[in-house]
Amino acid sequence: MSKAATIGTTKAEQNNIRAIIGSSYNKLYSQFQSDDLTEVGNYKILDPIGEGSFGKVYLACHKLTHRKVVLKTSDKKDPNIVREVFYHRQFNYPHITRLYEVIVTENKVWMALEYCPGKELYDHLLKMKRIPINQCVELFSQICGAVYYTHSLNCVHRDLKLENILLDKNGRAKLTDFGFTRECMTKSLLETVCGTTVYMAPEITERKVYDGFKIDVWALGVILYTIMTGSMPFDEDDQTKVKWKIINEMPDFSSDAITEDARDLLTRLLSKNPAERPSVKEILSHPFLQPFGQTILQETDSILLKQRDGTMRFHSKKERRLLKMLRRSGFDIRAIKNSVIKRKCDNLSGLWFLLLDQQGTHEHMLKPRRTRSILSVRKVFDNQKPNEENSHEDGIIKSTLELTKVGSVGKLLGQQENIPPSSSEKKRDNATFDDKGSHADTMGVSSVLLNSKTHDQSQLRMSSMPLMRTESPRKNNNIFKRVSDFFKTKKHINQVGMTDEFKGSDTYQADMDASPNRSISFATLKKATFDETVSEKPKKSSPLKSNADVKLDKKAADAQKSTLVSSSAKGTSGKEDLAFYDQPIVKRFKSTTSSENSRQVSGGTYDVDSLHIIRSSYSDIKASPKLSQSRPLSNTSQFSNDTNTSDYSTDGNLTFGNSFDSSARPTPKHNGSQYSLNSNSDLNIKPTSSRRYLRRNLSVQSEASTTSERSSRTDSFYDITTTTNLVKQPFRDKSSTTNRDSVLPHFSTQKGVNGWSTSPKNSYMLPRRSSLGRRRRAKKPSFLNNSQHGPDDVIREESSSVDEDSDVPQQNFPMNVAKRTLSAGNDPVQNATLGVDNDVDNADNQSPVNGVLRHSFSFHKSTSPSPKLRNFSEGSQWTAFHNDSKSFMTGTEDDGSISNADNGDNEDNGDIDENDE
Ligand SMILES: Nc1ncnc2c1ncn2[C@@H]1O[C@H](COP(=O)(O)OP(=O)(O)OP(=O)(O)O)[C@@H](O)[C@H]1O
Repeated sequence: MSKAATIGTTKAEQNNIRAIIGSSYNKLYSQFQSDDLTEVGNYKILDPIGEGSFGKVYLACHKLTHRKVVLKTSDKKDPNIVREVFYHRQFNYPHITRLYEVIVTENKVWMALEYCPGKELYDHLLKMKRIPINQCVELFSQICGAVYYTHSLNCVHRDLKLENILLDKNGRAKLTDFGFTRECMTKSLLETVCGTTVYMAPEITERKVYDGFKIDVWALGVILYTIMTGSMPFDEDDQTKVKWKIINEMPDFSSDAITEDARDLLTRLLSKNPAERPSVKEILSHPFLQPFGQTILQETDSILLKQRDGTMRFHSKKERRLLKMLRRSGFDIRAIKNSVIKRKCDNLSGLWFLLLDQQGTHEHMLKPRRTRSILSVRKVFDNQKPNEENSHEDGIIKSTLELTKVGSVGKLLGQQENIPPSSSEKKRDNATFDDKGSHADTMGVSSVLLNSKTHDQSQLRMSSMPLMRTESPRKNNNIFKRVSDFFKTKKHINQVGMTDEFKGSDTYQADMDASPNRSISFATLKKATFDETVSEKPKKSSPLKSNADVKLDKKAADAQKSTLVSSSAKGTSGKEDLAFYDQPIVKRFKSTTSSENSRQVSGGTYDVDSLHIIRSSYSDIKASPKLSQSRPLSNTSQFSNDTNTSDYSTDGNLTFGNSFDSSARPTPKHNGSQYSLNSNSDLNIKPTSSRRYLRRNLSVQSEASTTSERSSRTDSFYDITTTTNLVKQPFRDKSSTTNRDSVLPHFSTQKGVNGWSTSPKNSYMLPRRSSLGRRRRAKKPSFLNNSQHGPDDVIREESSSVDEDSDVPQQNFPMNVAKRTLSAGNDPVQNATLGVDNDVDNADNQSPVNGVLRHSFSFHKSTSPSPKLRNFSEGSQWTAFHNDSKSFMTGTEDDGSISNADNGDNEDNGDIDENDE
């Protein structure tokens, strides 16, 4: 018997099988070869939605929960990614995008972030031209809440701008992009120049040491001004002029949009003297932000309290229920808890938070919604005296209305799934709309909820719209027909007395109750004013619609009114006012970080150029009497005389010792600068331009550049960077470590392997933001591409007890000594005491890195084979202890503390540590 016969196939069948196997094989092979990624970890990549400086941003789906997330990729070589992850994972706040998971692959770091479909506040502003005052107040309070939260944890963001504020599906603000964040506990005055020019405080622009909190407050002022007026407070085409304005000019407060209270707040926020700027707490208490400010403040305080004591973890009903479910399903609860508590951002904590989110959504979906329209209808009926005409319907209507009290509208109308009403549902149906806030997030999270009271109401109302607008979903549904008939007979209600009717209705009252100080809720504004769905939709569907339309038209009118309130006050028509903003010119800049290292070690051209030009411009400004009057030079506007001499030095240190009082108006020494030659002609600073533009601003960490590069760049801070060898960075001069505001947690590269340093201090820093469409993509320096950064480099936390502020320079401190000193990771007893997580990269760790007091991220050449994905080490929970400086300084990993050396902005970062093998 032939072989073919033994397996029962003919030759043709055999060929067929062979072809199938071949094609499957090829398919698998091509999958392996393909550059297109379809999946990363538990996430299925759906669509690219953006692009950052170091990688793309994708919309993705978590395969286990089907939750949409954003996957932000970053090149491992981007030093800011470490900083971003390091800080972002510490934050757990409703107005900060949630970082679910971090996946580290061979060359990339993938961050799974909360998806914010509302895009950036920048885009929102562009679309709207100008944001109505109520919405401004609400959004700004939320932004301030996020900043208040980070400041309370002793962290400063340093790149606050419209582009870094996203809007979630409910239009709530979410702060994101923590690439420039650092803690300010160990160093109150910072030196690193970073941010985005148009958002930069005068003290940074002048390259003075600065209080990180105060520069965030300044940026908040710029944000508030921009969203209120639709233009930026300090904006010019020329970056130098921008800087000049920031230092010398007050913004134009003549816009109609700026109310008295707003002006008062803005004046404080944009005070040239940082000491005069309020704290974020004070901002939230300002009358202009009420009632949102106080609400957010209280909620944030409550969140902070809960997070600090840590006792509330896994205690909420939702969390306990989820734990129970997971336990029943056979999950290792302890591992999940451990992962969440230690903020490991691994797949377990990712799953946990996504499930929590999912639960929230499901709860929301399962709970039947009582639509506002029905309430209004009921009100109409309630007010209706029974009469002959509809008495025959009364029975039905009555029973229907009774049903609404105990059952869901969905059930009543047969619209939704047949969900039996639960007891809680019944309760809820009996409750007023004010009870919506009770579906609190687990973390006590809801400052949102307090605000979202009105959101929910509006959403509920909106959610009812399709129902009301379209033809009866069930055409043969008696209720609709009868209700429709009823309204037909009662046309006068709609035509004549609807306004009064509406005013007397539950809907209106509930709205007013919920937002006593606002004429209109955010969601309504959003829907009615911006989407223009209400007024533009043809009124032709069910007669019931007329009710809703009247209500929404009223809302839309209110919204319109509030948008244009100031213009009418000034006697200009709203149309004109909006037309003024109709053609925003969108430009983007990059934000910058320029390390102090550059100032000390090489160059100094940064300051010199900018300040020199600013000074150069002074003669022009002086020539303009109008300007010289309108530009009071603040006390803080002091420039170094010495900078003149270092202007053209390629290696000259920039000294800030001697500053001159700008009021003395010295004549700058030009010394033949290529910049000074142009500066006079360039700087035709005009008086406050009648029209300013909204610009797209790009974050740049500008560290060093050659003159040629500098001249080729157009962005704000490229003109002010220093000269540094781009190709091979020397080890950092050990003597130059003190008095510097570092940029990263310790970020070292193994000597001799890569031949270049990732140090922001020593290396060429790439722009943080690049273009997509309107953005310019940062060109990658070739040395990065040629880097031999090995596939088996691993990121890990490393022990060190070196205090940044101690006399011993960090990089001189032998790492092996540090490791010996902190060898808790090897000691099981101590590990238990310290709550050390021994899971972290054990396979890769050649040194006892667990139980560390200080987190230092380093690239290490691992001796073990490199896995594709690696565990991501847990986040220190220092946030819980930031108030307790004693425990913070001496605490352990488990008690949430880190050493004061762990500032995430360490000078040493990126340096090649010779002792670090
Ligand atoms: N959580 C998110 N939800 C929705 N869209 C997002 C989210 N995060 C980022 N995006 C989008 O992706 C784009 C790029 O993201 P992002 O600006 O954060 O990248 P980046 O690497 O930080 O850029 P850069 O460093 O240059 O600022 C943005 O335009 C933003 O709209």
